Amino acid sequence: MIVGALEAASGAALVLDEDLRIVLSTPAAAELLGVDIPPHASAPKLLCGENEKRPVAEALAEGRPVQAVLPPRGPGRRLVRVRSLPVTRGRARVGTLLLLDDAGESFKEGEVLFHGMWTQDPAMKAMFRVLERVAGDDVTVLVRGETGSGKELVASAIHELSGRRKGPFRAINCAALPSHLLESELFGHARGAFTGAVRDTPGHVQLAHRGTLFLDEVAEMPLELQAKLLRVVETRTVIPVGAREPIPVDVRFVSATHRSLRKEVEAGRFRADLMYRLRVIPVFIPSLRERPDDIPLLVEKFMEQRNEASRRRIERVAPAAMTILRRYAWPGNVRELKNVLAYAYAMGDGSTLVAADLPPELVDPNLFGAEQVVPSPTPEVSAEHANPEARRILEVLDRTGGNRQRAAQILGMSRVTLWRRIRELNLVGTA
Ligand SMILES: Nc1ncnc2c1ncn2[C@@H]1O[C@H](COP(=O)(O)OP(=O)(O)OP(=O)(O)O)[C@@H](O)[C@H]1O
Repeated sequence: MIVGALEAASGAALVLDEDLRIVLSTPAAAELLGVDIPPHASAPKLLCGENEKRPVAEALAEGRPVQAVLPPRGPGRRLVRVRSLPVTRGRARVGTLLLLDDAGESFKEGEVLFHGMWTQDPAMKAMFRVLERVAGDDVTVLVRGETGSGKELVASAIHELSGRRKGPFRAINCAALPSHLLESELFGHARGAFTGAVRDTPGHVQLAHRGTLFLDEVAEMPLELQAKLLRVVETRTVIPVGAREPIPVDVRFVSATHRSLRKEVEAGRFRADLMYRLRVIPVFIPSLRERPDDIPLLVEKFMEQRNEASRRRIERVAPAAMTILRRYAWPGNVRELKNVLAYAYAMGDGSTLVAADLPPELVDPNLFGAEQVVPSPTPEVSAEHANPEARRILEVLDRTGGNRQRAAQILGMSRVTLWRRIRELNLVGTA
């Protein structure tokens, strides 16, 4: 009777005891999970298998919502959303009610969704395992990856998997601001520290107290600020600009860079002592061109998302268009792929994505980035710039009539990154 009532009220549901063992299950739950539910089975194990047991078990125990990938059912796998509610008697918690529903995502063999990151690439999956291992300890992690490859997603996954998940997650791009602004953004400032400093203002370090601070593009931080950051990491205190008293902070640092920090140290642009503090655990995200099998997977997933919200519905990708997508070099990585699809949705019609729907720089064999193409001897740029990225930036800027906002979009970079690359590649004045 209770099961019938539960099913009528909530559909697919499981009731767990204090040890997260299943004491009641509705037929709809067995149907959704596609498995028999043995009495007293461990819920985390049934839902997620051995590998993902730890984070899911923790989430269930704390009554947080979780998403779990379920064991195979038929040819594919489904993502089931699991919502957990505590069952209490008086003040004591005596169990957990799990409400299950179909999240509408389907998995093929080998595909994984990890904190917003889809992949079927073995190196990416190995990286996820590293994140699971290190997230719980407070060690500093340095993420290395090209622009748009998912560095911020990795940092936020570390935060979510850690004991700090209830605290703040803050991100700051160290390349985005001039030195004095970055200093005050990071460390805060006291009233009267400079003109316009009308009140004490905490910086990101303080605002991330009991949480995680993500320092994106950390290699771009000026040397004098590196010294100050080192002090914060070593002493766990921060002194805002213009202040005297150190303020204790409890922050976990996750940093990211697209460069080799070691090389930056060798070149004298980065402090060795800070590098050793920040890269206790180095994590590498492979670029999209190093994992070409992720291209069709991501195209499919982004199409599923866009189909929900767009005027156009794309059901399939024409083989010629997929060949172009697979061969392209993706300097802006996953972000660029997302932008290319946004372009295709906006510019084309019909249920098949065809080559003509793709931005010209992907399709035109004279443009850069497409791997199959030996850069053509067109403009002077090719002679002048041996670097393919430089040529590509110039070409895209040329096409956008010098509009850096639009060029950055096409390249899948933020405007700040584009600025920085223009500077680094000595294109100032040319671009
Ligand atoms: N594996 C993935 N699956 C789905 N979406 C992804 C994946 N990797 C990245 N993305 C998406 O791509 C975009 C760029 O990701 P993110 O901002 O994490 O990259 P980044 O490396 O931090 O970029 P930047 O170098 O500009 O700081 C985001 O919209 C993110 O959601």
